[in-house]
Amino acid sequence: MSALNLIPLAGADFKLSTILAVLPVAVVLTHIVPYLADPFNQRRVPGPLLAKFSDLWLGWTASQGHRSDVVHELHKKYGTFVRLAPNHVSIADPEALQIVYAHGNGSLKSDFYDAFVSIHRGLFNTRDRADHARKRKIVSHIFSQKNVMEFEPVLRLYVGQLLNEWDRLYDAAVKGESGTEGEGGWFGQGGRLWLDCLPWYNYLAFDIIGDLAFGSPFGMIQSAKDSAPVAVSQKDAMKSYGTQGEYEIVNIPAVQILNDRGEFSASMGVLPPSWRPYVRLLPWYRKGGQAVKNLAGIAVAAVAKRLTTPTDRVDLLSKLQQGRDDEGNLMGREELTAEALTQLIAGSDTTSNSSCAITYYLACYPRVQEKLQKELDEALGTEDEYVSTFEQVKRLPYLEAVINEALRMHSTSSLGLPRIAPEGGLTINGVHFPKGAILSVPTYTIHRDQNAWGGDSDVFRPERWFERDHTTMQKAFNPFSFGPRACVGRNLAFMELLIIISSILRRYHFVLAEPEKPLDTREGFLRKPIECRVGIKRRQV
Ligand code: HEM
Repeated sequence: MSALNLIPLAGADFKLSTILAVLPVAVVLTHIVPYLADPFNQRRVPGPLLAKFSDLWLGWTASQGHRSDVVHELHKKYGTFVRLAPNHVSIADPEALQIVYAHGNGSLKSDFYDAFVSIHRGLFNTRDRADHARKRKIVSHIFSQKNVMEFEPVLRLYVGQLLNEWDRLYDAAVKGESGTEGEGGWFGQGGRLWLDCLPWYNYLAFDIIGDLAFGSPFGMIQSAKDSAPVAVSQKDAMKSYGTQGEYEIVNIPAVQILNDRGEFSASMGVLPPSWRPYVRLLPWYRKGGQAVKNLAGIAVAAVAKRLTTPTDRVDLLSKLQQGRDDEGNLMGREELTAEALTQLIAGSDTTSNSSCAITYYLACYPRVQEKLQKELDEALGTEDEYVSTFEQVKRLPYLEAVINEALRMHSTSSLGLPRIAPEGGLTINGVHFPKGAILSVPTYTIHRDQNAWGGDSDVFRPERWFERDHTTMQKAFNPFSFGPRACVGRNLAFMELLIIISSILRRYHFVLAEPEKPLDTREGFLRKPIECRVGIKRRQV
């Protein structure tokens, strides 16, 4: 072998030996020293061994799609406090909700939320207190109960479209026809229409929020297809005030992209910021990164379209366009696009996953379903109009208990939302966590707390909402979170659920295709059902 050949080899040996020598030092400095120094007073908190030294444990767990279930099991094993990462403690105590998320406690969202940013920070991923307060002031006004009432006709329009589609499929199914996967893989048997209701709820939620946030629906219900227009070049679309022809549009599967994005961001966000640029290069994460970009492209295209064709429609986008901060300033183009995107993301599959879970529990518990249908029949009488109005259903106690109970059992926001302890730290259950400690309260586990919900907290039983102490339950009921970062769209979300569930349950009777099967889920940022196959029969009202 020539001397020339030997040089690179020697170089390679040198690099390898240097790496082997440096690696243990790096591991000690980055993992062992912080553990021993224990700046956040977490060393005594029990948890998986790897989680005490490295963020890898939580990164891996989050990427597997069952984080809340895993954390729940850890709380059963270790008790109230569980260490999920070197600086992250999960606290399974309803009282902790009021401390970690409360108004005025000074805690902020952690750098977990940086992994959700695209285009520009939106209300959801803005971490700075002053920036958030400014945005929240503009946006919360839009979601006041009075304003939300203006959106009711839009909700009812698309619920009506969904019922028309299911009626059409039902009539075809009883004649022995069948359909495609996009239509929920439907077929007829035993006088019922059998289908996966999840894609239909997704189409419904996307059409509603597409119409409200962007001024036109995606047309998913009527095409029975997961498809939304996206700007190929966001730069061109952002610049454009002309017609759509000035930038290229393609259609992408928005529901799928939103799932990919949620899983990507939720597992990227638990890794240290310095690792993220490298982890992004791994194939699975690369796909997620593309999903973040594509999703932003939907908002870019939709806002560009709206700005080129001004309208006097009243919708979320027109309200955002008119919203002014304390100095009287309107939002700029990028901020407006980011807020419209935030509403698309926050207001779409949250509602569809919740509607799907409620349907699952009603199909699973025929007694509850029949009791609800009796309440609806009595309240709505023999009205011809088969899409309920908000006025008709806003005070039906059993309907509300059913929705609350299903949101308790299947809170689409299940994982503990991470917050940074403020100046002076926080003390929970006698344990002090100093400034900078990352704390979260796992909604999935809190929603199964036996002190709050009773010994049968694992069972779906709406009657508990009439039997137990309301204050205790409300303190432990966290589907929309608490405090300054609680869901700003809650009024709209609840109105949607009331109208969707009352209209659908009044018109159809549901059974599960596989009665013993639990609702299969996969969790990214949200805990989402994977499918929900039901048999539907039209009721005679
Ligand atoms: C059943 C439906 C819904 C559920 C369960 C839900 C739940 C939540 C939760 C738990 C949060 C807190 C997230 C965090 O702190 O990381 C949140 C925030 C938010 N939600 Fe909802 N949501 C729903 C529907 C909606 C709708 C329909 C909209 C608007 C169209 C919306 C807009 C938002 C926004 C903008 C935030 C961020 C608020 C902030 O940080 O100030 N949500 N939601």
